[in-house]
Amino acid sequence: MACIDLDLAHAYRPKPQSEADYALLPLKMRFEDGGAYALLGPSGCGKTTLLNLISGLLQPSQGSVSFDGRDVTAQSPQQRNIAQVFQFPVIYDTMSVAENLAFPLKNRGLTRARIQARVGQIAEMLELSAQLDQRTAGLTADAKQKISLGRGLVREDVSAVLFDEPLTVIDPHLKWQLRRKLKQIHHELKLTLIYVTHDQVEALTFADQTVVMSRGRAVQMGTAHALFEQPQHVFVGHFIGSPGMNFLPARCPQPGVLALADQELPLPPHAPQQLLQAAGDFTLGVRPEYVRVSPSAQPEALRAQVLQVQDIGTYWLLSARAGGQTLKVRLPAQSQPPAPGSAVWLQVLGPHTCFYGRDERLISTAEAPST
Ligand SMILES: Nc1ncnc2c1ncn2[C@@H]1O[C@H](COP(=O)(O)OP(=O)(O)OP(=O)(O)O)[C@@H](O)[C@H]1O
Repeated sequence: MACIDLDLAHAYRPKPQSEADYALLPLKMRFEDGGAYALLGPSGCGKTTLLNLISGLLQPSQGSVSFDGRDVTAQSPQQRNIAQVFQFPVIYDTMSVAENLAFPLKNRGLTRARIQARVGQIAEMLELSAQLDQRTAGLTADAKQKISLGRGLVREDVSAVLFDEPLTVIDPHLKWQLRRKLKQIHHELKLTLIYVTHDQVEALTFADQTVVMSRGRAVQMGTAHALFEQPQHVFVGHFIGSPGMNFLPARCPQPGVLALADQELPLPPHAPQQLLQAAGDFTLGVRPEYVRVSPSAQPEALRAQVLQVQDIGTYWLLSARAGGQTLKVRLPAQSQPPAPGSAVWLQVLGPHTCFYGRDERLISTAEAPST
């Protein structure tokens, strides 16, 4: 296993001039030895480019890749000792399941006994033991992709195992099982795993640390909890969660007063310093889970009108309009939601509320280091 350090940028076109010319903007990032990571973001944000730079399938147009402090930028995936699992199965149809799993080990010259033991272990983990002697040709796409996963995980001496959307071809109900399985396998094998996906549930259930990417930029690396509770960038607030965070343009017209959605509220005591100093416009972010709804007037709440109430099964999703802004609110399934058209008061200020200036999170006075 290796600790992987990136200090690079990548443009597919020569002589990049503007940010738009880069597939990956300059980034510094460390993947710790034995960690489980996900690269998460929408299509075209640069996930595969980043994965290919780590593996050595691609050379960065600037900067370097280091494994355990050693510069490997010029090395191939073989030299870097990387295992990769792709979207679609990469297996030998003429071989049995066991032969496919054993293949990467035979290439490394391991003894027969050692190969048998490891193949048995991986097959058991992936619930392939009963099919070990079967030829792979007639197997389902699900089973073939499980073998691909097994081939990626079978070697103990790899620097890292990289997965590029490996569950795309997997049936939805099996996907859920395999995600949990991969997490368990990571726990048992302690390999460094890096997993590309555009699915937040997949990323957050698999990884200890998720890197959220947007337009060639790695905007935040963090645990599921950190990405949910303290999105460092508005994109993270918007992309993580279902639905994503509510954002409201806001400003402080005078000290201690917060103006948003055409209304004025008292500024909370732990608001960021920039707000206390009433410095410019900013954005308030609050997750639909943390907005409190009241049917009667509340002094520190926004007056709003209910637009729509949807029954999502496990919760009610309420849309409400306040001063030209639409907010989403999640209410417990067992609660009685207000009727569309009725007036409500929305409590948007609380310990989970975030503030943003130029899309970046402003640190609250409670978090700021004391000087
Ligand atoms: N070989 C290439 N040549 C030129 N541009 C490329 C090449 N590969 C990717 N790009 C561009 O680089 C940007 C990032 O692409 P990349 O495939 O890394 O994104 P992604 O997040 O993995 O997307 P997806 O989820 O759709 O695979 C995109 O704008 C893409 O068009």
